[in-house]
Amino acid sequence: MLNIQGLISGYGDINVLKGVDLTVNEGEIVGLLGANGVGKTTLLKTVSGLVKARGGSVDYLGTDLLRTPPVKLLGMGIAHVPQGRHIFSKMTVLENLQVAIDSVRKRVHAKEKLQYVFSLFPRLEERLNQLGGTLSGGEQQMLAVARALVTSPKLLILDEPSMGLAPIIVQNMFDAIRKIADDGMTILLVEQNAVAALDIVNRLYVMDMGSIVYRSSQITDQEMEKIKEVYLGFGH
Ligand SMILES: Nc1ncnc2c1ncn2[C@@H]1O[C@H](COP(=O)(O)OP(=O)(O)OP(=O)(O)O)[C@@H](O)[C@H]1O
Repeated sequence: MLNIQGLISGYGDINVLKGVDLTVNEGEIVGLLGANGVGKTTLLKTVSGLVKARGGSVDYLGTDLLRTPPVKLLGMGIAHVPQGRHIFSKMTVLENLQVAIDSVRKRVHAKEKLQYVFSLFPRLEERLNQLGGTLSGGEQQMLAVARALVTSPKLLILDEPSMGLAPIIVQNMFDAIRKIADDGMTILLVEQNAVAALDIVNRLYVMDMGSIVYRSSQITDQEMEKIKEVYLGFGH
């Protein structure tokens, strides 16, 4: 579904990504792990066109994403939930979801979509008329993911959904992500929380200093040990 080859990008004189290869096949949850500042968010932003690529290619279902304006991605079925939530704080939960539904003109299925996200995140349904800005951090993260889901994406890109959340909320969030994947969604998940991510991903990449330093085919127990070794090597 997503095929990234030799991707190079950066800021100013510095190349942060130094030739990244990564693929996501339909129906998979692919994890991308790595310590702070290694380039995970830059990779997602380059894929979404928010940071300009300096080399390489990004193919999404036969379309060259590096030549696609970022505003077109949602219509093509790519929903990117950035780090830090970015919900509308002065709008209610329901309004936040409605704006997202309107943005892809799929109102006919609006009711079903809302029911689906409320089945994943019942706390949102209990807080329909609450302003986004007054939700707890965990609830805001749920709303950010829900907003992406109501656009009916084919590919969901999640940038550190566990950031700043208490362990129990992280567990809820990751249970929901697994459920979303079981319902047929393809997911690229960027995380620093290796333990939580390892529980739900089908395949995994580890990044260090702008390069992929480890890629797994399947997450077996043996593989898990290797990943921890590589990952722990980065000071985690
Ligand atoms: N807008 C920017 N201008 C200049 N440098 C930037 C910019 N955004 C990120 N960087 C630098 O690029 C490098 C990679 O940052 P990036 O946010 O991609 O890392 P990350 O792996 O997502 O880290 P984290 O897990 O902490 O979010 C860092 O050295 C960072 O300081």
